[in-house]
Amino acid sequence: MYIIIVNPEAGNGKALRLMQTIQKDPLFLEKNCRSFQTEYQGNAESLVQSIVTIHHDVVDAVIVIGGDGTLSEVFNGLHHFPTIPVGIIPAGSGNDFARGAGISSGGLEQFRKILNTPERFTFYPGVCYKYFGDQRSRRYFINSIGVGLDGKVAHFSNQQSFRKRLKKWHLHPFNYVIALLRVVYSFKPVSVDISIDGRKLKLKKASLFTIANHPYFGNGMKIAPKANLSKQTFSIISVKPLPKWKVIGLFVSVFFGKHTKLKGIHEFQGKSITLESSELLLMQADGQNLDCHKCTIEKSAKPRVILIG
Ligand SMILES: Nc1ncnc2c1ncn2[C@@H]1O[C@H](COP(=O)(O)OP(=O)(O)OP(=O)(O)O)[C@@H](O)[C@H]1O
Repeated sequence: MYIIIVNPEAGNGKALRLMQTIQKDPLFLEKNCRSFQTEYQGNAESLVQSIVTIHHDVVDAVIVIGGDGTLSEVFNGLHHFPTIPVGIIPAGSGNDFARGAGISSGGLEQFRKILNTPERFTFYPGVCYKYFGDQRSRRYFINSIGVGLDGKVAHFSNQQSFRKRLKKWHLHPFNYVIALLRVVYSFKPVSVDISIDGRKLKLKKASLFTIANHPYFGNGMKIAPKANLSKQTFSIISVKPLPKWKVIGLFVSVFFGKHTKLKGIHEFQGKSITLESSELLLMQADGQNLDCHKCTIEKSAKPRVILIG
């Protein structure tokens, strides 16, 4: 049985339209596909978790039609069943994970290939442990985690009113860039102690600190050029405090992949990163809001399998 999770809002309705096409395909019935639409933010995670808890013995794969947010929720929902493969049919507005995995959007054709002749690809997602006293919570991420300006941009761009306005003007693919221009002038670098694989970083304040599974974020910006999904390490980008105009220059240079040559910007490789701060760190994990005073970010010990059509 194939479980198909669709976010009807993804890509401004593109995912829903694709689902309707797929449901009419003979393979849908032949291969025993069941489709489910998400109803609210976070629903993909709970939906997948409850379906596979009951049906894991007969589930061949979970197929996601949507964007990075939905995909990230599905990987979190499969925490107890990491061996169930995930088929990806990108239909969001950004699709950075698909880009990082080398998946080009193919719609119905891709659905058919995922069912008939899929290519299997193994990767290790990131996992962020957030500490509260003696307790800790866990969140998997497939794209990146960002602190500093990246976190502030995400917290701004995730506001319902902002998202609605962009959708109305068909500007949602530029969500990240527009939010960046909106928040950059009021942004102040964050104070944070960072260690990578047990070694303390000299940097005490950062404009941006991003931990990436693959190169892309914000709809195709190549923030971490050396990141590679098949590696068991992250690429880590640190940006020291810079004047505002240089920060904007940095994002322009990201489009040309030249930013890591600029002064004050470094790219490291690492497996385990700890962030600690007396101030509440505003962060993003796969574009979703996160905040903490202390967290550890590691590569998951459990590999996940994706099916590429
Ligand atoms: N029915 C729904 N109504 C509103 N939001 C939803 C619904 N279902 C899911 N969501 C939320 O919509 C958000 C965006 O979804 P998703 O990432 O799939 O699409 P996207 O934003 O178009 O694509 P991308 O993230 O690749 O740019 C996610 O946080 C998800 O939880």
